[in-house]
Amino acid sequence: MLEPLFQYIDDHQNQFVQRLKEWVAVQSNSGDHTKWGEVERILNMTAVKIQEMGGTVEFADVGTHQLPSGETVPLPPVILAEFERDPKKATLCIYGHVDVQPAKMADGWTTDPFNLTEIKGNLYGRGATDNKGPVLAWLHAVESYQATEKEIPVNIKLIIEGLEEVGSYGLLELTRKRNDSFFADVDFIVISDNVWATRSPALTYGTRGSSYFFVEVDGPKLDFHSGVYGGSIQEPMSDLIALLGSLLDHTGKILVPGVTDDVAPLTEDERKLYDNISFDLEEMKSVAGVKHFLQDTKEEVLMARWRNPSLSIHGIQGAFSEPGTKTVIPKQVTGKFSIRQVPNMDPPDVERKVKEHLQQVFSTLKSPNRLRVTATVGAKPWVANLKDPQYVAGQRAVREVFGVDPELIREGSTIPIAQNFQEETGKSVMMLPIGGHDDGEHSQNEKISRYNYIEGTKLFAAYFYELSLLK
Ligand SMILES: CC(C)C[C@H](NC(=O)CN)C(=O)O
Repeated sequence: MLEPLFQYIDDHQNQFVQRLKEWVAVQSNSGDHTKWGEVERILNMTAVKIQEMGGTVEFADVGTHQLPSGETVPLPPVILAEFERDPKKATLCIYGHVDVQPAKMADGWTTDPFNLTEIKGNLYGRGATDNKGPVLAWLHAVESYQATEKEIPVNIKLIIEGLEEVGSYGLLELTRKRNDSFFADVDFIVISDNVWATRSPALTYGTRGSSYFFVEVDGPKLDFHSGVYGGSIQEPMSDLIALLGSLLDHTGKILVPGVTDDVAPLTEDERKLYDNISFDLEEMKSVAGVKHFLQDTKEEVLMARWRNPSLSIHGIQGAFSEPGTKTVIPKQVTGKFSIRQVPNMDPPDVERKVKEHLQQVFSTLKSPNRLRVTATVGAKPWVANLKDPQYVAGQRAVREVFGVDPELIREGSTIPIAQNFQEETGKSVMMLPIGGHDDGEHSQNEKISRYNYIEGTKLFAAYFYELSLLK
C-alpha cells in the first residue's frame, strides 16, 4: 500500500527541497512585531499551497496584542484548513508554525540563514527544522496520496500559525471559541515541532512550559560619559547585573524562592523510561562543544533537559554590544530571561514568585533607579498519556519507515499550545518529530538533513495509514 507513496516522495525530493528553499527565504521572524508582514506573507504562501491541493482555508482572526511597551498591535491570523471530509474516517488535526527565530550572518552563520543551502546532505537555513520543513513534510505526505491517486485514509485538518516562537498569542482563545466547531470532529491532534533526542527516531510524550521575563531598569535621563558620571551615580546596568545574578547559581540551581517547590517527584515507571534512550554523553558533549555538562550521567542530563525546570538569561537590551569600545553608562537596560517549567509548576504562580523576588533584591540595592518586571509568555508544560492509541500508530509508522522502534522521549523546549489543546479540547495529542538531534533549532547553522526531511515525509504518509487502522 505505502510503496507507491514512498516512491513518489523519493522521486519528488528535489521539488520538496526547492519548496523549502522558497519558504526559508521568507524572513518570518515573529520576535519582532515590525516584521509581522513577513509572517503574514509566509501564512499566505502556506494557504495558497493548501488551496492548490484542494483544501479549504480560513484565516481566523485572533485579535490584538499588547506589547511590553504598552502599544497594542493586530495579530497575524491563524490558518484553519481542511481537506475533503468523509464522516466514516477518523480525523487528524495537524498543528505547525511558519514563523522563525531571528537569524543573521553576523551571529556566526556559515551560510546565509535565509538562503537554504545544501552541504553534505544537510539543508541549512532558519526554519529548516523549526518548523517550516516539518509543515511542508505534512503537506507533501498529503500530496503523495493525491498524486498516486490513493485515498487519504484519514480526514486531515490543519492549524498553522505564525506566532509560535513568541508564545502563540491568541491561539488559546481561538481553540476555546472553536472547540464546538473546528475541533468537534477531531479525533487526534499531532504536532511535529521538535527533534529526536539521539540518532534514533522518536515519539515525544512531554514538553516543558516557559515563562519569559523582561527586567527593565531605568535610570538617568541620557547615556552619560563614564569619565564624567562614573562613580557618582548608581548605574542601571550594575543594578540589572545584581538582579540577574540573583536568579541562579553556577550549578544551574534556580534561586528564586519557592519556584521549584511544585516539581512532580520522579516515579519508578518514569525513571525506567530513561534506561532505553541511546543518548551518548560523549557525542552530545561534542555536538555542544563543551567539556562537561552540569550533570554526570546520561539519565541526569536527560532529566535536566526534560523533567526539571531551568532558567536561562538570554540578553540585555540597551547595553553596548558592538565591536570596539564605547565609554558610556547606558541610561536604561532590559534584561531578558526565561524559566522552562515542568509538571506541576504553574506559569502564573512562577510569575508572581519571580516578580516578588526581583522586587525584594532590588530593595536591597537602595537604588534611585526604576524597576519594571513584565512577563510575556506563560506556556504550560505538557505530558501525554503513553497508552493513547496514537502512540501505537506512531510506533508502527516509525517501524515501517525506519525499521526500528521509536525511542519514547520528552522535549526540553516548549510548544505553547500543546497542553492547551489537550486541556481545552480533551483530544489526544502526540508529537511525531522528524528533525535530527543535531539540527540546532534556534542556533547558528540550523538545518534539517535531506534524509530526515524526505524519510520524515514518508513517516507522515505511513502515519496517516496506521492511524486509519486503529480500532
Ligand atoms: C515559548 C517559546 C518561545 C517557544 C519555543 N518553541 C520552540 O522552539 C518549538 N520548536 C521555545 O523556545 O521552546
